[in-house]
Amino acid sequence: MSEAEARGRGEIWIEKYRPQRLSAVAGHADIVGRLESYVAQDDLPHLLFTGPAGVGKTTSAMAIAREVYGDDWRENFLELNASDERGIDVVRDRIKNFARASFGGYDYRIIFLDEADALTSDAQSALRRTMEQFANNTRFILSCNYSNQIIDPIQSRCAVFRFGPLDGDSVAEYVRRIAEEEGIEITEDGIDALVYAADGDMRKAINGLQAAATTGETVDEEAVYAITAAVRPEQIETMVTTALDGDFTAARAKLDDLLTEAGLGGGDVIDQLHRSAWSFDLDDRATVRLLERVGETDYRISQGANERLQLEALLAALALEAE
Ligand SMILES: Nc1ncnc2c1ncn2[C@@H]1O[C@H](COP(=O)(O)OP(=O)(O)OP(=O)(O)O)[C@@H](O)[C@H]1O
Repeated sequence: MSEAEARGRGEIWIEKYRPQRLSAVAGHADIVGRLESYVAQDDLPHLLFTGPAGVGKTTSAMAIAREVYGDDWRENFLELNASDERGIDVVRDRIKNFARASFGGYDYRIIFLDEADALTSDAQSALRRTMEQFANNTRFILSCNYSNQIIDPIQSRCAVFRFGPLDGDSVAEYVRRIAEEEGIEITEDGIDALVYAADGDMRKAINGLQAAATTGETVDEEAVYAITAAVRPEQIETMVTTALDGDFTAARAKLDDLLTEAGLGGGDVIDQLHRSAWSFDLDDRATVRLLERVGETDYRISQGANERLQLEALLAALALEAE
């Protein structure tokens, strides 16, 4: 189920279960502790949050605003997306208007700028000047996937927090709690499958749970894999070991199942190969050879090469080495 469909049904769980306070954010104990102490000391610097999607960057920024402003948080928190197609000028104008005054007599307002790494370095320089211009009455929280895409003068003005992918236990615990609150039966292998498919992304895990729960039946491994772009790691492993045994035709048929029946994209297959290679029952040398091929294939696909053809070439290379 897409987010739009979920909204159509009334509620979308990633919003319903978005933590409202910093203490409720799963994982990231060190980060949460430091952010809490900024709030407690009423001494918030500009912040730069980096890390992959769905791990709590926006959530933490909103939670800070809730803790600083209480009920007035919406009026004092501006959320902008830097990749907004209307460009940096619009972003700057909105920042200027917003920074002029606070609602409720607070010393500063918070501006949250998502996808800050989408700004060109010229736009980032302009942003830096804006940050300086309004330094007295605003705090910026910038969010991005990669901090190396952010110019040094901005990085040096911010306290930088690296949000890593969430650990499996944090995801499992959170998902289990939601299932309980929603009165959903979920099996342990269902939770494991959600954790695996989410790969550290809590948004993916929660969306997966909501989608799998729509059938009204117990959420188990099968239900999860049916709705996420992932298959059991064993299915990928069998394809690889079949190729390594020299049986290219059978390996190709298994690839076909993944792409056609399971509906995986070429990128999903590569992603799972990469994540699971070390858990396959292969000797180290075979794993290393596999990873080398996976790297090559990933690069070619990223350059626009035909996905199926490249994956078949990967299996062919493994099969040829079997001799
Ligand atoms: N650490 C977390 N603890 C609890 N829930 C989380 C956590 N991280 C993400 N979520 C859930 O996933 C949803 C999306 O998270 P969030 O908006 O914070 O992602 P993000 O890290 O800002 O990623 P993006 O850059 O893609 O927006 C939240 O609404 C919440 O339901």
